[in-house]
Amino acid sequence: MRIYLGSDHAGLELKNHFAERLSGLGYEVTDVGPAVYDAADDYPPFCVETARRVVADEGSLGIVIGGSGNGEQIAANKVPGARAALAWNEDTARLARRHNNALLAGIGARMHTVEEAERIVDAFLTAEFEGGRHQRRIDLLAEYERTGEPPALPGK
Ligand SMILES: O=C(CO)[C@H](O)[C@H](O)COP(=O)(O)O
Repeated sequence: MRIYLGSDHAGLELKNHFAERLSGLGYEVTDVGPAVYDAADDYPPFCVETARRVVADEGSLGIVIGGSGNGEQIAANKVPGARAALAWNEDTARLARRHNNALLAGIGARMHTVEEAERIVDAFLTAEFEGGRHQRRIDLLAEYERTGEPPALPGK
């Protein structure tokens, strides 16, 4: 499986850790950057580019890493077609794939030990989308993104 990784300065070290670890596990890893630490490296360029690569490469997944993972996930979600979820424990990581068919996980490097982050990322990468009613919900959002027409409220 192809994995794209991106971060800001706060996520750089953990991103580099995952580049090595996931390659070692047999994933085909593309590191979108940054390459070296610079406190001026903000998350939008790296996370948007990571999400663009994932959307353009069907079947791939992405991990965007910052201090909290919040801004990184928000940035990734600005890319049309991207679905990024903040994965803050193993359950939310797994559900991001099973229920949301998330293409990217946002991870907070300042929120976890390296071992915790590994378990979260492993849960994300190994879970599978369940389809069914979850696909219907994803389709509603995709249609909103495509047309600008908000999904109709159920007439109750
Ligand atoms: O998590 C983040 C965005 O959601 C950033 O990594 C965080 O805001 C960076 O903070 P600082 O500039 O103080 O290192």
